[in-house]
Amino acid sequence: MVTELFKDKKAPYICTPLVGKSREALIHELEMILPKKPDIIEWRADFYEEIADTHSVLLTAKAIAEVTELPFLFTIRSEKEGGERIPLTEKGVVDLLCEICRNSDVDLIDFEVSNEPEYIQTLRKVATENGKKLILSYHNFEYTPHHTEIMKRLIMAEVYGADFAKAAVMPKNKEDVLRLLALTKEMDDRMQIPIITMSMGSLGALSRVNGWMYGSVMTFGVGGQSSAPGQIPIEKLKQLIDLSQETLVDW
Ligand SMILES: O=C1C[C@@](O)(C(=O)O)C[C@@H](O)[C@@H]1O
Repeated sequence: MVTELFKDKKAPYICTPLVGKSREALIHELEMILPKKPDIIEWRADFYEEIADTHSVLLTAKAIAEVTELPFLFTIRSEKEGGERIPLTEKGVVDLLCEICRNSDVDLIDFEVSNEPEYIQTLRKVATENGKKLILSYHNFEYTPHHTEIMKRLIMAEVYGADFAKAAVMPKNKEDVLRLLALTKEMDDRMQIPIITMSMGSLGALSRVNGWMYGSVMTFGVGGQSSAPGQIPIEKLKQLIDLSQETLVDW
């Protein structure tokens, strides 16, 4: 399933966020980023100034899909998990995500696993009916919770039928980063779906480079502007990953 979306590319897939506020800014950002060769584009639509105008959002999604055939991830990150403040209720977000599933060329959508179970079930159904993949995610911009807490979120994502389970947490020290990596390996061994994990901030940047060694299939790199602390520019991220994959053959 992962390879079907990413053709025969090897994990980790480098995802780069688009955070422009307008259609023009987003297209400009995208054109600047494409030569850097990311594997997937994430539109962080919570930055979009016309987020409350469904027609405008659909037109912009169309404009993005016309510029690139790369896998296209659509995310409205909730404010409570580190996103921008937007004039939509949780129900409004779900309605918009349903519209995106039905009427756009987006390939994947992201929704927080802490949202209402009923909304998650709706999105799972609508995404499936329209051939879209669902990422169920968990973010903690304050600290790295106890591993049982992070595991619980990843398992919940799988139970809800996600195609990918994702967790992004903030470390306070190096031990937190190492804990996240060990947990990634453990969960990758236990779970049936691919997982995506990252430790944020400057300390956590290590996990963006070597998370793949522990089973994380995606890493977020900066193309234009970062969407979370600790993201590394795509070019450097690619070099570091390529070099380690070439040399550390048993990982
Ligand atoms: O969830 C994630 C991961 C992320 O928070 C990061 O830490 O790279 C960046 C977000 O844009 C994305 O939606």
